Amino acid sequence: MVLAELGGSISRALQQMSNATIIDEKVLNDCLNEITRALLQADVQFMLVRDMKNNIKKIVNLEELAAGHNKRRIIQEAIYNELCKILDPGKPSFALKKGKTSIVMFVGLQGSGKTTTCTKYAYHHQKKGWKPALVCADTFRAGAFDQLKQNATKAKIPFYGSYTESDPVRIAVEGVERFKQENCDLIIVDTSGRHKQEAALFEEMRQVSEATKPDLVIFVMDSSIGQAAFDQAQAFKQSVAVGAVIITKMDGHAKGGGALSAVAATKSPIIFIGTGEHMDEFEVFDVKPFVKRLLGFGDLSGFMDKIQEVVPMDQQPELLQKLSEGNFTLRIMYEQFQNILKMGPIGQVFSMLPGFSQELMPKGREKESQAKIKRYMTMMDSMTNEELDSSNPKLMNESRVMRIARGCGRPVRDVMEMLEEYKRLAKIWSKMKGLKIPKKGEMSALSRNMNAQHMSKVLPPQMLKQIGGMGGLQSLMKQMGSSKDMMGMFGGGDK
Ligand SMILES: Nc1nc2c(ncn2[C@@H]2O[C@H](COP(=O)(O)OP(=O)(O)OP(=O)(O)O)[C@@H](O)[C@H]2O)c(=O)[nH]1
Repeated sequence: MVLAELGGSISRALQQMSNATIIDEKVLNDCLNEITRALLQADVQFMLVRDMKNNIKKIVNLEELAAGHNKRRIIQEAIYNELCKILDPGKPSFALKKGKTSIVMFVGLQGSGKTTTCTKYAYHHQKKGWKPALVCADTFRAGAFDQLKQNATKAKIPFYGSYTESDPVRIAVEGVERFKQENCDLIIVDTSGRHKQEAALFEEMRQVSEATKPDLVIFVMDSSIGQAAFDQAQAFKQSVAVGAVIITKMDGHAKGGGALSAVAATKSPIIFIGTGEHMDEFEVFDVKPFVKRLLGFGDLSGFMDKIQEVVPMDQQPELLQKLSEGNFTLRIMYEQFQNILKMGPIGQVFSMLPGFSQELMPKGREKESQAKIKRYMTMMDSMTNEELDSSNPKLMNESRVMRIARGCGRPVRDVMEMLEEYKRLAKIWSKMKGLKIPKKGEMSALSRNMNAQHMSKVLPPQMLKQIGGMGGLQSLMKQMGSSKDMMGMFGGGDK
């Protein structure tokens, strides 16, 4: 995953600081140097990194901090806040209204994933009850219209384009007019990809914008763009009124810091990230949960939201009820595997919980992991109802394991491996035990209902240690006033 290395380096730097007996100037400087080095290596723009470091040093004045202050927490908080600041331009993007026609124009470099992202964006809104439509104003790349047409057809989204007309402005205007008449409330205009140096193409982009008067211009940027990102983003911003950014290919292995710097250049928020080639590999982007995940703090609110996305509506209350009772059976695992295979990205779901994604689904090996899941499901098909509905690991004795292996035609060792995986998952999901079940549509409120006991279960153990175990956690919650603030810092709460 993009930025995985950066996240790892920052978490390590924080960990090293936490291991120090006394937090003095040297420990703080070492930690900050480590973090700035990691950010620069990840291609984050130099000036942003420098400012961030200076700001943290201004906030964390060790001499002025009286004894008794939790210096570690103050430093961590400052780092967290500064990272959020880099990614948060301070104003939200234009809010589109369902039912009222909005025109959204997509711009970006050639090959950034613009056309794919247009469809993902349309599909995302369609699932939420919008009536989107796609207009292909990319007359520059042969095949662009075919690509859009194919994607749109697959997603059952109306589209407009032309094989013969070479004027993108004309196509854009005609397409927008047609879909206005058809009462579409989200008209998406895809434009040709271009480079900063291509003045004529920039001019064309400006003309399309003038003619269609978009409510929102979205700049699509490939996460692997590196140091050139800042300048490129600025060039786009100077030509059209970029109002939001989408970063694509976050599933790759790029360093990613360049793309993040682009946010500062456009002064516009990232609204989505692309996490794969498929239509549903697309996530709403929220700064705070993102930075928390980057710092290894986990993101429970995101996890709950993912459950909402991945698990069909009618199964959600039942699943949460079972999880809250600590009943993670093989049948639940089977059903979740089924949902995940239908929806795709299991890694996304589990990366929301601290420390799990690596074990379950190593990055870059999603295909293998999917095959493994299918294999596990075949084995589970040979299980009895009693076995599937039990959460007692002792039930699975040798003769049952042998019978299952025979039934599915796989070696005993494979069945054992599957049961080990189940035990590991059961342990993870058991962290949900005792959580209050939210009412329908109040999933994110779950995190608000947490007390210190619950929170101690979802925090990564090393973090719990850092803040002084249960006692430290309780006093920290008291200090911060409410559990909501705490969750804001560590992973839950409102976004
Ligand atoms: N892995 C991955 N691939 C992506 C993602 N988004 C787009 N792609 C792929 O990136 C390639 C380029 O995407 P396009 O949508 O054709 O790019 P474009 O920006 O429209 O290209 P131009 O029309 O030439 O400007 C395609 O192979 C897409 O499948 C993503 O989030 N992850």
